[in-house]
Amino acid sequence: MDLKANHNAPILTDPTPISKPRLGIHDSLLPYSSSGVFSQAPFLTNQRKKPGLLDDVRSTSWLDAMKSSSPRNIIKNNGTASSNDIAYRNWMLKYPSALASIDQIANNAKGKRMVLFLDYDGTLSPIVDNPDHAFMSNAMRAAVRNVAKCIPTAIISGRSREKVRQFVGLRELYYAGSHGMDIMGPVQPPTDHTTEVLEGNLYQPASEFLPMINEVFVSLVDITKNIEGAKVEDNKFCVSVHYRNVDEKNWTTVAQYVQDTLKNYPRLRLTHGRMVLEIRPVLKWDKGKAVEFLLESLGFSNCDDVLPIYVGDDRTDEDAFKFLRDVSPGGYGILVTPAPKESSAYYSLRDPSEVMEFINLLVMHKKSVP
Ligand SMILES: O=P(O)(O)OC[C@H]1O[C@H](O[C@H]2O[C@H](CO)[C@@H](O)[C@H](O)[C@H]2O)[C@H](O)[C@@H](O)[C@@H]1O
Repeated sequence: MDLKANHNAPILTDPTPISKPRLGIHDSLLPYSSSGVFSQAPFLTNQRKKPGLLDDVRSTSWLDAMKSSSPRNIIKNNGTASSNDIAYRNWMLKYPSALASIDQIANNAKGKRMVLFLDYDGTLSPIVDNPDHAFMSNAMRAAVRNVAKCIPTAIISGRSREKVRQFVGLRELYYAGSHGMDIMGPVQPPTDHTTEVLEGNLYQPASEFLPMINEVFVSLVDITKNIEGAKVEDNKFCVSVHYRNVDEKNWTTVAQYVQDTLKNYPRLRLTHGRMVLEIRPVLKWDKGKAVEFLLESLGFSNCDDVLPIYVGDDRTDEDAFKFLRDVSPGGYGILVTPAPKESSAYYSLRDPSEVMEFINLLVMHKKSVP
């Protein structure tokens, strides 16, 4: 079975729904009443993979996916358009720049409440070799702080919620870590009646997988310890195995170790990120579901007068783009990429500096049309 195909494979479900409590939402963000009950709950799967269903890691699909997972830097030719530039411009006919389309977006937002969803790595922070050094700039932090004052804003990341929250450093946002499997509302500031600072409510649909994920993390750290450059990251409900700094001739070994480990855990699956293999629960939950959950928590589900915008750069963000395109049409997915690639997004931005520009334009628009 092709592992990429496995990502979208239909799965058997357990009929017991997990209840979906609403998050603690700030009153100013709740213009609509809502029952607070979710119609579609995530279902844990009972399906067990048969041995041998994973691809042979030496097959081209693994290595191709590993090689194509992160675009190399595009080299510009002293002001003359390179073939890359021409290809990018042609590609932008299908995925127009969100900056150039800001008037169209603003027009569409008239009479609607915008909600902003932001991925972290590659969207708010540049991609760097060391995942622990993926800091966002102070200018970006200020832009996100400003936009969150006028538009409900959520960060949706593959990282653990705690880690991405530390990187972003803003309490007033919604955070969904572990690819949306760990969601928290904003911290409630003290009121006239209390000096207590209240942590936002939590929603963790994959909590039963925690011991299993911890076990996998420990064993992957151990078996990859002698591969120079390999790094295993604990993302709470997911594990990332980074190979960005591993010599390409050793990528097959990294993949083999991950595959060998996964054979013992049929309730876990693998997805490809940017130079990273990501292990996560076989659960009908992804960044698209997290967007749906947050919109519902905000009282915005099935509302015509809501305009969700999701900005992200990675394959896992495609689930959110698809949700906005197919399930909740009317929203905009914006793909951040310096190179042409197929996507379910509507618009594009080249890099985090364009993301910051776009966020600042949204703030200007909100201030001019409150
Ligand atoms: O959903 P995201 O916020 O985009 O998180 C996805 C993964 O991002 C991080 O890895 C990526 O960024 C690193 C720092 O720039 C880079 O070194 C790595 O090669 C990229 O894959 C994070 O470390 C992963 O755990 C996330 O799953």
